[in-house]
Amino acid sequence: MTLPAAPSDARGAPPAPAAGQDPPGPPHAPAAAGGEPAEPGAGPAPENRTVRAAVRRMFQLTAGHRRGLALAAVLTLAASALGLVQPLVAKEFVDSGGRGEVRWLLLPALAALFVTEAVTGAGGRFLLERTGEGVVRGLRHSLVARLLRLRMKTYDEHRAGDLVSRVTTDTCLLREVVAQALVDLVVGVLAAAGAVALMWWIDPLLLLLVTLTVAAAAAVVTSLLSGIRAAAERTQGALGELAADLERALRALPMVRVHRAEEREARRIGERVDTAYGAGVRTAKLASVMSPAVELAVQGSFLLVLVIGGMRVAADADSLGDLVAFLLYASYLVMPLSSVFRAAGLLQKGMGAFQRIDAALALPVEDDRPPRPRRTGPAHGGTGTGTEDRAPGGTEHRAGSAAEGCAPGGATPALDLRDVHFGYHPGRPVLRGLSLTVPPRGRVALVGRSGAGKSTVFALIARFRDPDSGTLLFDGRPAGELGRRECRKRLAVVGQVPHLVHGTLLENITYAVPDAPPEEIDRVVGLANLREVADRLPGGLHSTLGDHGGRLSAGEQQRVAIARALLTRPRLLLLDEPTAHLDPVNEAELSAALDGVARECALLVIAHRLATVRTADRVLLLENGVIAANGRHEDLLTRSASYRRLALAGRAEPSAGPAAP
Ligand SMILES: Nc1ncnc2c1ncn2[C@@H]1O[C@H](COP(=O)(O)OP(=O)(O)OP(=O)(O)O)[C@@H](O)[C@H]1O
Repeated sequence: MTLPAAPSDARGAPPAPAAGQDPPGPPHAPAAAGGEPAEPGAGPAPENRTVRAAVRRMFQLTAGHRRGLALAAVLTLAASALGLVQPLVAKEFVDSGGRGEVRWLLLPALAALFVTEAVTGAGGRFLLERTGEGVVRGLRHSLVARLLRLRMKTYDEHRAGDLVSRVTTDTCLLREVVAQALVDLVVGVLAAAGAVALMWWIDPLLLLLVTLTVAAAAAVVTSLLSGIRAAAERTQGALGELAADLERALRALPMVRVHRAEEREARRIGERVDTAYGAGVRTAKLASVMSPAVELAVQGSFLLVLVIGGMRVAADADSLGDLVAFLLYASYLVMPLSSVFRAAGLLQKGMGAFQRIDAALALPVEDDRPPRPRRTGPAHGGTGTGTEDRAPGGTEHRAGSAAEGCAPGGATPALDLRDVHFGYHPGRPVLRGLSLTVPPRGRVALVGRSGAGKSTVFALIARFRDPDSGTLLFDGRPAGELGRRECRKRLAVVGQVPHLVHGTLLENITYAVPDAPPEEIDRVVGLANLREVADRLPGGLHSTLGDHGGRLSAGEQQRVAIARALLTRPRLLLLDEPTAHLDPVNEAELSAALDGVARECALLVIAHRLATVRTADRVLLLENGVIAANGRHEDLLTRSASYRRLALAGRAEPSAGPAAP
């Protein structure tokens, strides 16, 4: 197993909101907004899939932008009103001509109305579009903040590429929807309502005819909406899988190449492309049925108005001006109505994307709330000095005071694990009552067979995972009392994977302490033997390393990770076989440097190599989920049959063969 990102990596990140609280941004999924995260894998509650529900959801998203939205609505309303007055002016102009007294002044008035309508409409549209951008910006902030703070086990359950696509692809679609659909809906509904009112005023009979044809189109559109939404959900899902599969292949590219699996990977990714294509085509099919339905309704209503209206003008029931005005209103109805129908389709598409965003926002984050002060009294022993660490499994353990946590030498141990039980899956324990102590100075080596649970112990110490029961004490203080960030502040981890990030060598070294003084940087560069590496690179410390530090050798990457960890001057340094990728010269030099470090802080080292266990002050043998033996290397060789077997199997004895990977 490899450890996830070292906690020292996380320290350079911008301050995250307190656990259990939502990051800044608009309100979103109820599960997220409620503060208490939903259970892993939980998505949003099943919801109403109607257009009304979609509009309500989109409207909830606009919280914080409502003032701009109101102003936009006023401007849009004004623009619609100005548009609706124009046919009345045109009618008056035509009727005045019919009466033989042409009112020419109405023409410049008409032009002025048109220009004002255009300017007001543009202002309203801009404000609405800005609201769309603002909503999506808030969602992206929320998503990024949440995705960086999920519980570690949640990352095991989701694919990184898919999560990334929710921040990129899904929000892109949502931006289009919020900006476009919201604009179209507001403008369309207001303009259509105004046109309908005036058409009612001019001729209710003609309006009834128009309403019947539009209603027929609306029925067709409504029947297509759920299909559009389902297809859009499939498209977004396939795009997420596509991103995840591509990431999988690119990350393991040397392995893919060497196994000549490019075609197989391309086929696999191609299947996602095809699924997205199929779903996209289905959406297009449904949308293409929608457009003619709307056009037919519009053209049909025009024809009906022309025929019936013409007959009514001939019968003197309406004036020619009435018919012109009605036809203009009918044409004004066309655009807003098709906008409304298009917006309804877009909204359904957007809801597909929003479902995925919503589900990501509901993923559970790491809980780092400081524990509520507990009343202590006779029922709790009556001393009032103890603190309790409630394990997630629900078992309470009395955590010792600093005095109770004393190392044999009398000093408070840097780390104390007591009766820790843990399993990744229920009923499959990895640790079964493990207890160990790491004194504040010196080296402790943790050894055990592959799969014994050494990295799991590190994951618990780094607070990536919570024990099912048992207690962790840092400097004598229970982990539950300190909170995750406080625990992590005390330690640094160098895992099997060095976790270099895209950026310069200097940025990687100073990741945890970006404002480290030059002499401190110089100290760790020297300790980790990186001077020669920096001198060789064209830009020295300012040279850019590729993704995952790809421009450095594995040993160099490991030394960068060690320098980064040392820069934090941790109280507890966790190292997973720090010399695994080093040549003998570098190994000896680093080992000497670590001797110096061990005089200042506690070192807990997962050891596979003889050199590492030999230099340890104490070796702990992890077996069957507990520390089965504990002592110096030489003692254990004579005292513990299991340790001897392990050493002879080549994991800790030079004569037994090559070092373990
Ligand atoms: N994320 C995980 N989900 C489920 N099981 C896991 C996970 N990580 C590790 N395990 C299991 O937990 C057990 C202990 O794994 P761990 O990586 O801690 O062993 P290890 O002693 O560090 O092994 P190695 O020396 O090979 O690195 C193994 O059986 C492993 O399969």
